[in-house]
Amino acid sequence: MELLTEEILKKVILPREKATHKGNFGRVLIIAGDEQYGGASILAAGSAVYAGAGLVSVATSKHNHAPLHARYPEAMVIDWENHTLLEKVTKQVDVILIGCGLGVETIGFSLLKNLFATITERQLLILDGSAFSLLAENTLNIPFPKQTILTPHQMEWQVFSGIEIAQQTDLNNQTQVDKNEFTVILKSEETRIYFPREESYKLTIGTPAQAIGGSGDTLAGILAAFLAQFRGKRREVIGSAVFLHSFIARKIAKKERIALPTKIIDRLPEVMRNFEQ
Ligand SMILES: NC(=O)C1=CN([C@@H]2O[C@H](COP(=O)(O)OP(=O)(O)OC[C@H]3O[C@@H](n4cnc5c(N)ncnc54)[C@H](OP(=O)(O)O)[C@@H]3O)[C@@H](O)[C@H]2O)[C@@H](O)CC1
Ligand SMILES: Nc1ncnc2c1ncn2[C@@H]1O[C@H](COP(=O)(O)OP(=O)(O)O)[C@@H](O)[C@H]1O
Ligand SMILES: [Mg+2]
Repeated sequence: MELLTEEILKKVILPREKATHKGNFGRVLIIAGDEQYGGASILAAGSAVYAGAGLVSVATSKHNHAPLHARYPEAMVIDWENHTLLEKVTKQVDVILIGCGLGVETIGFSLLKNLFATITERQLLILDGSAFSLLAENTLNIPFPKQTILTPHQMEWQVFSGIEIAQQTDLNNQTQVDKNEFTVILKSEETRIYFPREESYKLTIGTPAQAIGGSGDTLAGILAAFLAQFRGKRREVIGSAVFLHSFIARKIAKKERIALPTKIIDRLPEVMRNFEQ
């Protein structure tokens, strides 16, 4: 198991080249946020925008459109009941994140199911939050898209994989990952990242200042933006997104008791600029 350090940020975060436009930094679609958990979609969207994705679209409940636009006007918004528009945008994007505050109602499962049925091999899928309960409680009958990345906390991983928290050893987790060919970012006070048949990562710089609702939604948005824009090795791009999230939280925690997700988002552009080599 490899320890994540600052070196990973220097490796992955490259300066932006001059002859570029927004299309060169990737298109992200976030399917998230029901009426109760709109904040999760707003945090994921803000993180993806501030972590540098070229274009970010959010398919969410109508309740969240105005607040999302008011907070992050850089993000585009789609009514998640508008199937025609959602299908059109889904086809255009590079990375799709689904699940942050998606909820466990019928609409969440139908969005997940439609996505599994339409996603293509050139696109990357990230599953978070409610996606795990939805997949545990319903039968999908569609195989997981290749190279899917899962970002569960320990309870979500238990519900989804059947491995009880006390049994979530490196061996058990790695076995599950190798069998299913997905990557798992298993979030906890010491997050671990398991890749199919590749060395795992361990993150030890996290702080209890991150123990607040919305921390994981923020990580998911950063991850989506990193996968959309950075062309380095996939394993390192994933590791760097996870490291950056806690690196900024740690900086904030030096002076403040809580590393507010919205503050982590605000710091992203400056901290990323400092690591460009
Ligand atoms: N502002 C918003 O809109 C927000 C929206 N959100 C969205 O809400 C949805 C529900 O997500 P959720 O994670 O908040 O709740 P849930 O599924 O009930 O899981 C908690 C259970 O797991 C247990 N647990 C064990 N180990 C754990 C660990 N390491 N880390 C965390 N929990 C751990 C824990 O144990 P206990 O507290 O009892 O000790 C409890 O039993 C999801 O879609 C999410 O995106 C949130 O992001 C918040 C902000
Ligand atoms: N005590 C802690 N020490 C270090 N990191 C923590 C701690 N508590 C939470 N975190 C981090 O905060 C994030 C919480 O994610 P998650 O539970 O999905 O939050 P939410 O769904 O509310 O956005 C994860 O990245 C986790 O590793
Ligand atoms: Mg979460």
